Amino acid sequence: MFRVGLTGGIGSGKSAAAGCFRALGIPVVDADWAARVVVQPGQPALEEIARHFGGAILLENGALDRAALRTRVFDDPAERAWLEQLLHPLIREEISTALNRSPGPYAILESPLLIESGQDQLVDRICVIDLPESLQIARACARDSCSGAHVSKVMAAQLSREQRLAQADDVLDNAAGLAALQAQVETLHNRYLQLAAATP
Ligand SMILES: CC(C)(COP(=O)(O)OP(=O)(O)OC[C@H]1O[C@@H](n2cnc3c(N)ncnc32)[C@H](O)[C@@H]1O)[C@@H](O)C(=O)NCCC(=O)NCCS
Ligand SMILES: Nc1ncnc2c1ncn2[C@@H]1O[C@H](COP(=O)(O)OP(=O)(O)OP(=O)(O)O)[C@@H](O)[C@H]1O
Repeated sequence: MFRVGLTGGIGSGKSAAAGCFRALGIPVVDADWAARVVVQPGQPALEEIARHFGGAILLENGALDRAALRTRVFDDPAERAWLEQLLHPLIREEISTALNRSPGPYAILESPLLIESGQDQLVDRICVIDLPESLQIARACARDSCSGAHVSKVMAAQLSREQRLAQADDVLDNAAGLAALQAQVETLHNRYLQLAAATP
């Protein structure tokens, strides 16, 4: 089945673009969703995280304290590398299962780390959602009411705009409004329908 990886940095508009594809009837698998599934209470990965970071990384109800872990990993690249070596293979497995269950005509994999984590091997084509970094920071801060300094730390752990664009087969320009984004998605959707039909 034909698959498109939709990627972009934090706050770039992946969810917004994915929503446009969903509205056109296209199934979307979300890597951030998969990253939550693999650390649900009862999952072995959550126990390993608690062993590594200490019990204080869990909330009273036993769920992961995501805000606490966010601070630990984005302040310390070695801790982030540890977390990624644990979670990325599990996330990839979860994504792969979900993609295999997705009905056609084609499927979208929405992932902030599509290229960084090798998930691009699961797709036929890479669509990058692009905007100037200053706008990316402003939108991420407005959405999450967090500091620009925090968003910049997350961005430092992701590919640069130039590195990501260098891998793109298609680019969605998200500097303008949502109507402009939707129009670009519709154009790409028609192209993907053609490509999917031509893929055995
Ligand atoms: C550190 C965690 C617990 C913070 O959780 P929180 O709810 O605050 O953020 P959430 O998971 O919604 O991620 C928000 C955004 O942060 C960025 N981000 C998340 N993890 C990473 C990472 N390892 N490297 C770079 N950017 C990341 C992405 O742009 C993502 O969309 C969480 O991000 C996590 O478990 N990260 C490791 C797993 C991972 O790499 N996930 C990315 C999808 S493959
Ligand atoms: N074209 C646009 N015009 C104005 N606001 C936008 C546009 N696209 C997205 N936004 C807003 O910018 C913010 C970030 O967009 P979105 O949540 O889709 O990004 P994302 O790439 O999924 O982020 P993350 O990686 O953090 O999950 C949201 O509040 C969204 O509503």
